Amino acid sequence: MAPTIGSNSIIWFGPRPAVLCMDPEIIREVMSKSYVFQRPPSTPLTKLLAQGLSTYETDKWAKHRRLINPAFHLQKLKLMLPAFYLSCCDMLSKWDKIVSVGGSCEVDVFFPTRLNKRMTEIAKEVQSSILGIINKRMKAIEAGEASNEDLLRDNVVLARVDNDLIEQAFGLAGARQRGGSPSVTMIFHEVLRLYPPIATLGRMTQKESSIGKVMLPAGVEIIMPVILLHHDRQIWGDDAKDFNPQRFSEGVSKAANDQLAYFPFGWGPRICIGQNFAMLEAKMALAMILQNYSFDLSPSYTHAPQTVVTLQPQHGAQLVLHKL
Ligand code: HEM
Repeated sequence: MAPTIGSNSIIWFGPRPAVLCMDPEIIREVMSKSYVFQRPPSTPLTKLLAQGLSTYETDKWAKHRRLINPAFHLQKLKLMLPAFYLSCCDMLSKWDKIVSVGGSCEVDVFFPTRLNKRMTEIAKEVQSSILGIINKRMKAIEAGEASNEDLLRDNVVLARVDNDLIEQAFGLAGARQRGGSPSVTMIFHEVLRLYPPIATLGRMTQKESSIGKVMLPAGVEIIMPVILLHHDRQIWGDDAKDFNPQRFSEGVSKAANDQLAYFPFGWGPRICIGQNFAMLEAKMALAMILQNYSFDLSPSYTHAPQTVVTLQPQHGAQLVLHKL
């Protein structure tokens, strides 16, 4: 009989021996022991897509993570709001050129049309300027040159954008619930539950190591299918497959009968460093779009999620925009 890991897992032998792990508790164990269970070696494709922190291991990873962490603190990220704002303005002005007030038009917010290509370029420009700022500050910190003046300047800018720009300036309920309708945060949580962009996480044993009650030899891949756990009826209840943001009304920890079963950003020491960044950017973009447009799903949209590195709509995501 094949050894099982947790309640319902299997072992098979593909290109390398692998274990499918479905038990949230064991997933937590694997994800928290980041020196024992490391990322599987890069393939030419993953090398192309990811470099830096996400590809480092052990002490080199720890050093870089420690250095980069402060730049991703929520307060620091609010400094990026003006940059997000400008990139959203650029996108909206492009939309405004193809639709006038009271009119409507169809856009594909996913497929690489010319407009979307330009949006990707803008996102890259913003990202590289942000990275430039972070690198400069990291070098200054490493060289012991980050002056009080720098910190003071950060604080002055912070004071200006601190008053939760998203909620107040853009009138969106970012974190609170109003009158029983779901907050934007709850909606994003539910989207990331049903469609986690990284649908499967993987780790690999470096030497003989135990997980749960099973001993694994070196070189075994541990596959953790985030998406299957996110859709599990035993964890989320009978409406597991439905889109129901209300399940997050009392926060992430109360949404499921197992707190560890929701992990769109991973878990443990290697949890996504950009999760606040991603949520803030998405809220900002949505807030700005809703100020100018209402939108419906286009009749031409066909629901066909597929994984091409990340989970994405196979035939694009067409929306009909109505200019307010
Ligand atoms: C919705 C958007 C995002 C999702 C769903 C996501 C998801 C994830 C997940 C699941 C991991 C853990 C991978 C693993 O444990 O093997 C991860 C790691 C990481 N993410 Fe994200 N991510 C998002 C956005 C971002 C953004 C915006 C940034 C940067 C600005 C970012 C930077 C990173 C980095 C550097 C790591 C590696 C961290 C480490 O190894 O210490 N992510 N992300």
